Amino acid sequence: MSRREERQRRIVDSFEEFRQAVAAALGNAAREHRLAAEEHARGIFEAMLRGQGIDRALADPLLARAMRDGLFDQQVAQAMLDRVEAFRQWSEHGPDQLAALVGAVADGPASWPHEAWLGTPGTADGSEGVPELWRIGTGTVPSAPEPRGFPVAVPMLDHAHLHVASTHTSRVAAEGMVENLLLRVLGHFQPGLVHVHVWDVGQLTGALPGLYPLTRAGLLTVHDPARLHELLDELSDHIRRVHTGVLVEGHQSVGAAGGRRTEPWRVAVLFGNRRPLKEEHQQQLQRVARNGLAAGIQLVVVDIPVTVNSPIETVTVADDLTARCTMTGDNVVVALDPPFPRTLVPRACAIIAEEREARRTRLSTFEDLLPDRLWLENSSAGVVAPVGFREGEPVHVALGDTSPHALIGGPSGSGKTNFLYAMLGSLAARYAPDELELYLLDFKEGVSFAQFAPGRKDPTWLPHARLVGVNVNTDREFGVALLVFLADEMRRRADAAKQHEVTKLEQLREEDPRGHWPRIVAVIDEFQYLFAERDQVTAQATQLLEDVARRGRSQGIHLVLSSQDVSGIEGFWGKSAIFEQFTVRIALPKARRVLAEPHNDAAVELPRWHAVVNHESGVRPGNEVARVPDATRKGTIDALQVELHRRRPPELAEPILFDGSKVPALQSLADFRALEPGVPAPTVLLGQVIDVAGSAAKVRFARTPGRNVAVIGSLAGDASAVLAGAALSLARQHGPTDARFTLACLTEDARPHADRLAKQLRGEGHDVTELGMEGIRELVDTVAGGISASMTGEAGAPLQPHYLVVYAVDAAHALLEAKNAARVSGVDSLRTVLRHGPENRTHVLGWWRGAQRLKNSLSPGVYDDIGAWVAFDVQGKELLAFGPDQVLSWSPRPRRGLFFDRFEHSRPQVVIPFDTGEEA
Ligand SMILES: Nc1ncnc2c1ncn2[C@@H]1O[C@H](COP(=O)(O)OP(=O)(O)OP(=O)(O)O)[C@@H](O)[C@H]1O
Repeated sequence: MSRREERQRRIVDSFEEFRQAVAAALGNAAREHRLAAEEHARGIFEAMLRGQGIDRALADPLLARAMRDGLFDQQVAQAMLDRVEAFRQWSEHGPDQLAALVGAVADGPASWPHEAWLGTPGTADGSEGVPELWRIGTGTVPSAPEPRGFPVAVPMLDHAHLHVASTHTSRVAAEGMVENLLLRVLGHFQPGLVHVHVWDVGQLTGALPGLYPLTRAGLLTVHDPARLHELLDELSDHIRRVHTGVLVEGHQSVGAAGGRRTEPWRVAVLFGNRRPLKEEHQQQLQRVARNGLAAGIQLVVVDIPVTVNSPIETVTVADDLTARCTMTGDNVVVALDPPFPRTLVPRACAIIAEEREARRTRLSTFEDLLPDRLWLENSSAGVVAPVGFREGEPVHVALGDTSPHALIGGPSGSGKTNFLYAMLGSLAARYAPDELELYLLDFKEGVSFAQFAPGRKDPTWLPHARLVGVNVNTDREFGVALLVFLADEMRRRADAAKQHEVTKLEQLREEDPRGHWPRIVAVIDEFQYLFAERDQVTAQATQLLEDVARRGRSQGIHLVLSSQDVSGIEGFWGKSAIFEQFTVRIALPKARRVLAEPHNDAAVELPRWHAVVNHESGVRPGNEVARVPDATRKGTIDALQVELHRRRPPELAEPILFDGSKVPALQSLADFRALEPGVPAPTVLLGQVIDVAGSAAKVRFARTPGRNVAVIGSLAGDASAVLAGAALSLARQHGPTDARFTLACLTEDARPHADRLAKQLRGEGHDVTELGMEGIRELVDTVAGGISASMTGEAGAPLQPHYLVVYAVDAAHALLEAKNAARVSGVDSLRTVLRHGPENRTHVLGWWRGAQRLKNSLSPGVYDDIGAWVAFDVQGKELLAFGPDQVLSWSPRPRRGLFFDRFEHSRPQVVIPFDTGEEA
């Protein structure tokens, strides 16, 4: 081999070596690269797998092919394991839990298959709550390892509006779903509680044809495509009316008002074409959406782009007819229930319509006003109760912070009393006595409220009644007494509220849950009597009424005033501050001025036994016409009272009864029973004052000047009743023989009264001396002598209490004028007794038959030895010498006296003399 060849071979070898070395290096790099690429691919694959979810990845053809070559087996296996683990909890319990949940909150037609209910009218009235969800189909979670179906239901009615979005292809399915939902709602509730409105931008008829039979019962209204604004206006009006009427303050929604649904739901279904509404409609729709749910208005908006500021559930129906909804989120696919069978739907709607018609035309009775279960309502925010029916639907009266007081008007015989019975019965059945108290006053002659107090024939009484005043007639002071009581209670409540740093009754009840803070409803029938005269009583009544009307609202004190003719009540209308507070107006047929005339003359045309109920101060849009059931007939309110009486808490006291036609019995009076011996200054009871507690007119016989009592007037019966009441009450405070009673009867017509009193006193064991005209001079001289002796210290022991009861003192005047040997007249002696007796425990209880005659017995111009008096048939001006200016307005009336005690009173009081009973 030549050297050249040798060199060449070495070069070749070297190159070969080099090539091999390069090849080896390259091969290594390629392998490394391949391995890195594979690793990278697995990473990416896993990211895709986890990102998309294994279920989708498995369905993805590209990824499926990649998986086939085994490169990613490990990742697939791990993802599968992870998925099983992640879904284990859900797979084991999820679908069952969801099914149970839907079953619990969507009972009955809200979720059951149609076979179970479609074609049977609903029975729910809302009092047991409202289903929270309504079924639309079956959901699955496709990403679950073994997808299992579960019911999918959406919120409706009070909870959320519904927005449905569909495509051209899926619109029919969406309509089917809406129809199913409406049928579920209609089928759940009593016919009449759900009204459906349909508006379709594209067509006058067509949408929801299966529901058309509802139209004839007024339960379905199909609106003109060109008149969306009318529908929206109607809904807005309705919201406003509900807010002023049914929703008393504090109730956030008709639903929260409790009990049977007071207002039907209105479901408005709007079908669009995926184009936005006109701006003005859009805004109006938003307003309805915002305020509608609380007023029972539900929007179902199909294929209209909306943005609303209120709870709304969205269901999107895709081209493949599957749906997704807000409730379940993106991961749940809903297979919508098929539409209910075409043949059954119209029939079911016809049945609902017939049932509704039957309810509407049925004459509602008093029993229909009553709830299924008594005493379940809470009065914190107000009281609401149906008083009648409009086309089978109840019409309510609400008293609360926003509608504090009611004014009822209707001529005689128009049914006011009946209306009051219906209202009181309806309220009393709903609210327990610790939620609602009633103060009932009837100025009319007759007995309209008497039945609520225990009576001789019927011992039951209405447990809510705390005070019943009947036959009040001319005792207008009793009306004032009630208003004074309410004003005091109002202040007591305001003070308690202040202490708890709140302003309203509702808040006070929250802060002081153990306190007794019922709402008070005070009813005054024929209240115009309160303002019957231009006098002190009217002035006081006006001022008190204004106070209670203005400030009672926040303290839960509500007035219900009724009258035959409110138009003539000057004191009422003259004071706008009063009647403005009476926002609830109830007009019976032909009532004048109760509603805001002349624009609201609804009462003129009102048929018999109907009433206009208006919560908007009587303006026309607030009118609701109701037929009022007969609540006066036997077996109505009386039967309810028996039942309520049976349920009353055992500790509840009977109502106080004030019966203007009755004479109060001394012996049964609490103030009389409370008297007992041993008190230093005994109390004299002169009669019953006209107040809420039924208390006695009292004078205390302290040992101070002026503590004598005069009765002024010509009638022996009235005067004797006062003297007897006084003497018997004194007798009760002395042990036998501790006090002396001298009865001097100076006129024959008082004799039987005096004799009877003497017997009664003796029956109690007292020392009684009786005398007539023949003994009077000696009596006054002796008593005066004894008093003088005691005062000058001539007599030893202090004098024993001595009561001189003198009938017709003035009859002895001529006789007493004669002077004796010491040139002292009997009149002088009498004056000594009157002047100095009381300090020495000698008190005169005398009857004078006229004011001037009384003056004759006293020192001229000095009348204060008579510190207390009761006057009967004496004009006010004659009494001016003995009392304040207010006596001027006194006009005498039968069996009523005017009482004044200059020690105790700034103004006189009216008293009713006692029935002091038979002799013992
Ligand atoms: N809704 C009604 N259904 C049937 N009867 C009724 C109804 N309302 C009232 N009545 C009857 O009409 C009569 C008069 O009714 P009510 O006493 O309530 O009238 P009023 O306006 O209070 O009259 P007054 O002021 O003269 O007492 C009563 O016999 C009553 O039974």
